[in-house]
Amino acid sequence: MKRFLTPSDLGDINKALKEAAEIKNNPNAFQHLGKNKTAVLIFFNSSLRTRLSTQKAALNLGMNVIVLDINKESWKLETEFGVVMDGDKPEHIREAVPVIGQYCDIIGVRSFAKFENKEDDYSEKLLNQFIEYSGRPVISMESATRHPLQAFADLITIEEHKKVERPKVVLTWAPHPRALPQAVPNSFVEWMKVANVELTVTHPQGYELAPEFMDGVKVEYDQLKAFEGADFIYAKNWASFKDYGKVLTTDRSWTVDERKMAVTNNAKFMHCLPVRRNMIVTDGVLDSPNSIVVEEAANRVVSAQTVLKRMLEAL
Ligand SMILES: CCC[C@H](NC(=O)CCC(=O)O)C(=O)O
Ligand SMILES: NC(=O)OP(=O)(O)O
Repeated sequence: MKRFLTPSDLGDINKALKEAAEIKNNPNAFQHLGKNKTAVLIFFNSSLRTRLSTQKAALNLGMNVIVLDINKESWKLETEFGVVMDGDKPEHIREAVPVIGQYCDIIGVRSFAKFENKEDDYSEKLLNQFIEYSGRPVISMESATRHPLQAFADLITIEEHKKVERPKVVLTWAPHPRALPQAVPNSFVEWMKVANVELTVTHPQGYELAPEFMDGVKVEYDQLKAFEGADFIYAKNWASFKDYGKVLTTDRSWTVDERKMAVTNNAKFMHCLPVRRNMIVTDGVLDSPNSIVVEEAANRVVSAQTVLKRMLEAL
């Protein structure tokens, strides 16, 4: 297992879910796999859950862990090739990445979409530089177009909480003051498509996600209609893909509130966190017994540990 970016990197999804459940039941049963092995976790962007849960997962597996916040604790990296490095970046990624690879057995990388160039973002340029030059297996800890550890944890959570065999799952856009990446919704859709769920995506016109993720997925532009009978409501903001990186609206009529949750089938509320209260979702919904955002965050240790275990077994 050379990389973790998409569900296909894990193979059969039901087998992966079964393995995740076994790991959750006995998290310290595989310490022998990680003994004398090191994970380096590289962050180009902020994090709470990913940083703590991935480190916890590695420690559960007996691994050593080194965490590096590149922008605060290291040299600013040049990622363009063929440039004259006479600016404010002392080091090229072409040297930094193979060197990082010398200090570890597995690498995790977080580097959000930059929204400067759609092609650079959607070709996963930076993540692929780690995959190509590090000589180590690489885990996306949210890259430009995907957040697979989150989506895998989301699916684990839905499997744990579903009341019917094939639940109705709704991904809803919600307003936010900033331009946020499409990585979380992209991966959510990608993982729901391989799961036993009925998926509906609802958002204002102009917020259609990239066609490569949305083929065959139902879009409902009427949010309340989309919520009808839902078993799970997954809220997230994202910037426009079509008008790349733009905030087209901050219309708070899209905020998830108690009135909308009332037309669902007593749905559970999910969000990857961090969440902007009373922008994305009201306090009332987030503080209700139907909110499972903390259980969802707890499963980030499980998703990371399942992936790290697979990579350790393949070393
Ligand atoms: C797991 C989510 C990470 C990130 N979220 C943010 O950047 C939120 C920042 C903010 O609310 O100002 C995102 O939307 O992709
Ligand atoms: N959900 C998630 O990845 O949270 P962080 O950005 O805090 O890691």
